[in-house]
Amino acid sequence: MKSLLDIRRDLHQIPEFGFKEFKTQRYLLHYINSLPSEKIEIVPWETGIFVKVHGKNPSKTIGYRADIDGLPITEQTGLPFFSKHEGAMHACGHDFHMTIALGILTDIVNNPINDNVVFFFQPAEEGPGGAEPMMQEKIVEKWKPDLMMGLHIAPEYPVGTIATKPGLLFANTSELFIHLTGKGGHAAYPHHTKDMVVVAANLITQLQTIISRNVDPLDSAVITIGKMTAGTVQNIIAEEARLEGTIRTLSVESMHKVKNRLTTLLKGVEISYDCSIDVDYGCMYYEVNNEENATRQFMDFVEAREGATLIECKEAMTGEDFGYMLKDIPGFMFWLGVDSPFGLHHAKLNPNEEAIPFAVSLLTDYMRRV
Ligand SMILES: CC(=O)N[C@@H](CCC[C@H](N)C(=O)O)C(=O)O
Repeated sequence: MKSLLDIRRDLHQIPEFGFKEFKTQRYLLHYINSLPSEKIEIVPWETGIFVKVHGKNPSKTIGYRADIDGLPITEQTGLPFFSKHEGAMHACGHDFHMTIALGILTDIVNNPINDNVVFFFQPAEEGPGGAEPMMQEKIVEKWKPDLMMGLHIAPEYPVGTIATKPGLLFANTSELFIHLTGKGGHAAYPHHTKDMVVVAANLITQLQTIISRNVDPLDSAVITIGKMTAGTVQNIIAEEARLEGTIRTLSVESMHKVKNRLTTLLKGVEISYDCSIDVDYGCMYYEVNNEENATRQFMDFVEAREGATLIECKEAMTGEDFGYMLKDIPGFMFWLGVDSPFGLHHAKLNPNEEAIPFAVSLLTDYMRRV
């Protein structure tokens, strides 16, 4: 049987995008099918998998979620087990998330615990979102967990650290795609054109005024434009431009306010620059809201554990479709320290693998105790 280290390195080499995690699903199924089968039920779903491990004497069912997709980033870690899929990388730690889930699964199959555990190997966390449709599957009603748990790696904390808080942990998110169209033309005749490069540049600056002048400074929101494309060559004034980004807010109400203001700004830009603008909000994630009692119970467990450091952290503007699971089932998410100088979504992210056995042992002990 493969070690967890080998598994992590295998998975690291085959990152795949949302709902295209075919090799990843095959790898996970192959491993899970190699475990003693009498205690396990396996139900593949799209490119993900539900796995139920029956407990010895169950009084409840614990749900454990691991996301499985990678990101469109060209890896620059220089690691010997770097991504073999060009332009794709596990730069958000989902290779760790899957490996830890397999570690817990193996442990509780070999040393059964009292309660049932249902694993959600979930596709497409980075987009378009696998958690919400996964929760709508009939099997979730049949195997419905009483408690839901999930983790995310945190490069900024040392190995051995768990950081979380009751209540809001992660933001509401919405993708943002803006397409601008207006008359282009010869670079030497700007007065005959509308120039979508100039309009897009102006719009980006206006978008930031929503954050600085429309959102209450004691609330908080983020608008990030991560990608901008426009034009064809250097001496043609662009007829089209496209902005791709994301909006983050601490409440659903703030998300509505930001979008309302955005709509007004876009109308203004259309009129003042004589162009047309289409906006598409892509996928939206509901906030991650940790249930008070379950989170406090977990935090007390971590605090009392030798070798573990608990941090009660602030909420973050990251998004997670795990929020949809916590909307239906009480539970919590937490950060797991992996100590990397490069952060999430960075081409040089290199999490410390010592966090894997630490997490597996902590979580199987917790599942035995909770
Ligand atoms: C933990 C994490 O990094 N999650 C992603 C979720 C992305 C949601 C969606 N594609 C968006 O950009 O709004 C994040 O970027 O926070």
